Amino acid sequence: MKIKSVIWVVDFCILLLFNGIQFSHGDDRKLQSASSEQQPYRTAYHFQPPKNWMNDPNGPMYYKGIYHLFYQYNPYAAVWGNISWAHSISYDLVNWIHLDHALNPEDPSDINGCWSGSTTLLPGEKPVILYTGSDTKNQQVQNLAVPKNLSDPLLMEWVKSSHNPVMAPIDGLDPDNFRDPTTAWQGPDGLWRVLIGNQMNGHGRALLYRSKDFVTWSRSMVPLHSSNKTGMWECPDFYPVAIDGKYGVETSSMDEVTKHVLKASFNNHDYYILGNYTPTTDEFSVDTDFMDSGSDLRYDYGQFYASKSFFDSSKKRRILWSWIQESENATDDIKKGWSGLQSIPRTILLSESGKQLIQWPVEEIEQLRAENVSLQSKELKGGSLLEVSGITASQADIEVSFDLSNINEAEPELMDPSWIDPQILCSQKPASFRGNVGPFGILVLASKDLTERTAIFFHIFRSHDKYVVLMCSDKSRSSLREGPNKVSYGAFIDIDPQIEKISLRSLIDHSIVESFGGEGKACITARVYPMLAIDKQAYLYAFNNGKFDVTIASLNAWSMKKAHIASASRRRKLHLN
Ligand SMILES: OC[C@H]1O[C@@](CO)(OC[C@@]2(OC[C@@]3(O[C@H]4O[C@H](CO)[C@@H](O)[C@H](O)[C@H]4O)O[C@H](CO)[C@@H](O)[C@@H]3O)O[C@H](CO)[C@@H](O)[C@@H]2O)[C@@H](O)[C@@H]1O
Repeated sequence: MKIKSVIWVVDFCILLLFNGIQFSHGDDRKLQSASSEQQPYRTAYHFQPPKNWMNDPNGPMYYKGIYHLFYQYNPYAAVWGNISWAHSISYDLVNWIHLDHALNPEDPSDINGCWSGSTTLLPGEKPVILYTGSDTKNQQVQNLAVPKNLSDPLLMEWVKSSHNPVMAPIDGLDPDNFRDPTTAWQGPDGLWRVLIGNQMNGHGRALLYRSKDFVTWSRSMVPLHSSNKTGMWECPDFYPVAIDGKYGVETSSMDEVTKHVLKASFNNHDYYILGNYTPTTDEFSVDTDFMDSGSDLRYDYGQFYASKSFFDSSKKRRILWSWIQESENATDDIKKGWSGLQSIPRTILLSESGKQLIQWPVEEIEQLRAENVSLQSKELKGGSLLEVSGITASQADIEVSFDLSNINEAEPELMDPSWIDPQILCSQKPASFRGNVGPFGILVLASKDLTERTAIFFHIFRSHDKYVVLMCSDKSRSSLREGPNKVSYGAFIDIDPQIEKISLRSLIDHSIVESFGGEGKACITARVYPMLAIDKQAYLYAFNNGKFDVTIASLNAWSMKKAHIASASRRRKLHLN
């Protein structure tokens, strides 16, 4: 173990012992001793609980030197149900300790589930949770919980408010579509504001509530925003981003050099829009709206849902977490005993153009990088394949950039890129398609004979005097198994390949491939379930299936070490068992 990891473990042990908590190894040991043949899809450095169902990240925050992540969790099975708020803590967003649940469904206002919500840090560093409860009548209501002991940096115990529910679906609100409170922000009048996801007449809305004390909330007659082009908005998020693009911004910041992001989860994707928010009037004037033609801003064009961001005051950055669902069916989840991952936490900034967000894996993840392979200025002839050996290809971090000297040979395919769905284009022109400039990229989680491979690649098209860069994550050959979903994902990246290199970073972790194209301008996450390309039988290649040569300007690939993820429980509770 390296010195840093030893310090981390010792630090945590002292803190835990001090708080009367001890490690409980049962489920962790069982899963650690399970061979990779028994559990080939469990990850090494993506966050997941030891077993069972996990969905949305909830209330992430940084408190007294510790990162907290809560998440939707079923303690009894690998399918959705009995939803509780599980709770884990970390010093570095990489290594985690699972603690006892923060919230369990045991009160009238949440007896059918403690659903998604957020934390807010009130003045004096006092965290509070607002979450949706499914009550005795299966109605969605909003509840409040506060820490039992504010001097406990682990925030082990939470107390539900005797005033719950603090918001109810009255005055014509649909009780089935009233959920997922955002982190609150404070306006210039001192009142707290929070958004609740809602649907009215089939249209998505972000309801706006205001409160002086977090207990008594009144609904604004006008939602912050709504859309007649979408259904229900799950897990809304609303936060400022700096126009200079260097740092994250605290949720209540009134700084004028910001734009605001409104994110809503619907149609199985996390969509966002940008706009200007006026705190004195609570008006949000949007640059482009959800589902506007020609604009399709998504955090991720693959599997990525119900995300939540928070402001990390220690590094002045905004960090995004997201639920990455399985792409297998529930029977497979039950068989493997778990379902769901969290994405690698990503920093979010506004792009230089101000037209989109840029995401990048938090820098802390780089501490897991081990063996490295590096290539510079390597020509990839049209129709060629290059094995990249020397790292653990099933658990890797890969950065590659391409130079295109034959750009003017790009196919004059697209008349107007905004009319064409990139996902359809990726499935019509998969990695095996013989284009002009592209497809070129990498094959990950590939078997030696290439019968299994997941391709992440680019394909350049010409449209009038412009070039269009298509990024694809092609799962069509990802597994010889019949069951998993093998749909391909795609996105256009706003870069000019005449002057910029085309870059790709992919985080590979057994059954997940998180890819960042154009330095974080387009992200695509895929879940894959290879049968042959597991563990040491997984290989990595660079490829160019286009007719024209491309150059790998640089390639760096690292094996990734396993993150330390363990469980701890209150000694008191263990004695009772
Ligand atoms: O845990 C509740 C919180 O989760 C959210 C957002 O994820 O609501 C999820 C919701 O449904 C969960 C459920 O699946 C259905 O919704 C998924 C995501 O919205 C879809 O991907 C899936 O295809 C849907 O079937 O998950 C189970 C298996 O996938 C299924 O049994 C569930 O229905 O929870 C609500 C109650 O079911 C439902 O209204 C939501 O869509 C967030 O909004 C909640 O706070």
